[in-house]
Amino acid sequence: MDKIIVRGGQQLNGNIQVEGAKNAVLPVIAASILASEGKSVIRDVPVLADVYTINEVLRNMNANVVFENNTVEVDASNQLKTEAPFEYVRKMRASVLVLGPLLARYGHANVAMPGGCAIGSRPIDLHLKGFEAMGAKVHVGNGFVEAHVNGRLKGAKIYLDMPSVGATENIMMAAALAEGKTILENCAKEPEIVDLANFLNKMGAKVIGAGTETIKIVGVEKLHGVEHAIIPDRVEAGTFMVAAAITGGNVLIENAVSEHLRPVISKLQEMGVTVEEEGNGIRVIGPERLKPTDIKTLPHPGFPTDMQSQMMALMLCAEGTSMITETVFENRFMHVEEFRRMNAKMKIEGRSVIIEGPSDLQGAEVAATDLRAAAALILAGLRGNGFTRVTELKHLDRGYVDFAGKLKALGADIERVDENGDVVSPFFDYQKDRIVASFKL
Ligand SMILES: CC(=O)N[C@H]1[C@@H](OP(=O)(O)OP(=O)(O)OC[C@H]2O[C@@H](n3ccc(=O)[nH]c3=O)[C@H](O)[C@@H]2O)O[C@H](CO)[C@@H](O)[C@@H]1O
Ligand SMILES: C=C(OP(=O)(O)O)C(=O)O
Repeated sequence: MDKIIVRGGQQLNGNIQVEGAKNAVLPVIAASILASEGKSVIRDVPVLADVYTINEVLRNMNANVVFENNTVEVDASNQLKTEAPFEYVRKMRASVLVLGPLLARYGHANVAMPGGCAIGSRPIDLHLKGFEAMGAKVHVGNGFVEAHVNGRLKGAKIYLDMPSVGATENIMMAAALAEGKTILENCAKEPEIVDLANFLNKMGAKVIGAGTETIKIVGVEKLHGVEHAIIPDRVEAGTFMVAAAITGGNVLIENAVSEHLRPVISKLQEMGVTVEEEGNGIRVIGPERLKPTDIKTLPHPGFPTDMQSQMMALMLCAEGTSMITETVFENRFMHVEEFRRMNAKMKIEGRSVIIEGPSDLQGAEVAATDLRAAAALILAGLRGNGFTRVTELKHLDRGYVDFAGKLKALGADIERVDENGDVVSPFFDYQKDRIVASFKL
């Protein structure tokens, strides 16, 4: 298994380009199967294990999918199978996003239940309640959720108990082909929801209000393939902002959209980091001394849970006591134990972590517990004394394109090595084998 070896102490300087957003491209690729005619051409697609997985889900349904040069082309105009087996859903929960499109187009879907994961139990009850409100019969059994409807789904008024990103997306896609109008209230407002709505509208859908808490969708009879470019990844951008800050560096993060990053920018500024808009990017300059702060994760436009562990790494270096409260996922503190191996001083109290900074971070062997934890441990390693070795990179490869390579280009002392100790690059392995290193299907 690959590991990333990082030696702390180097300042990061230079420019990096943000990739297309993982959390935008996955629902967009899922939505492409709504098109019964024409091909969708999706641009600015990041080369990630998750993209590979969603492509395999679609291929397994008999859709024609080609992924080359950061572009995914999907032709779903033939008759598709209406199933997504456990082997894909197990690797990536976002595979459940084919439920809504399949149900809307074929009146049937049979998708493996995602189950819990390292960050929480992550049920899909809100997705299913939405489909039921639109007239579907839903049966959960033998590890699968099977949904069917006679004729078309019917537009409905649906109130989400909480603003779930996945439920908003799944219901929005289903409603696009339903009969009549759907009003979705208390929905998620993330930029990725807006990107999906834009894609659907280009396909011929009628979606109004994405990005606000009420979305109205007037169902149409059919949708067609279109061209679309994915929005920049705000979490990748935020992660590199922390990388610049934690090393006292000076990095221009090109393509980053400051409007999508308001809560992250505001917390970095509170900690004494200089953040300036420059051209079509954001320049981040780390201070000599970081100040402590408090963060509470919330649905957008609150502070994103996907930046929680990276900010925790930064708070470890601040001079004073910081606190993080995680309100979105009930178990997203698995990385705390790993930080402790690096001599971090912190304690968990219920849904909060109290961080006593500055910790005298020491290099250590640590294991990534989830995708963002992987990045956070590497960030801490950039600051730690000596060598940090991060294992379980299958998590990292789900959401970061060549993370070690990009940090190295900014001046980090970092390598990714395989089990023989040979230096590897996940990008080139992908080109050669159609896999991302350490992620073999
Ligand atoms: C592929 C993708 O876009 N993933 C993102 C998406 O995940 P995902 O769409 O899974 O996250 P949700 O917004 O649905 O989950 C938020 C909260 O709602 C709960 N919930 C959700 C659905 C449901 O039916 N019932 C229920 O109780 C979840 O357990 C969680 O506590 O949004 C999360 C919250 O911003 C991000 O961390 C993930 O990176
Ligand atoms: C939790 C995340 O993703 P997913 O919902 O795909 O697990 C993430 O991107 O941090």
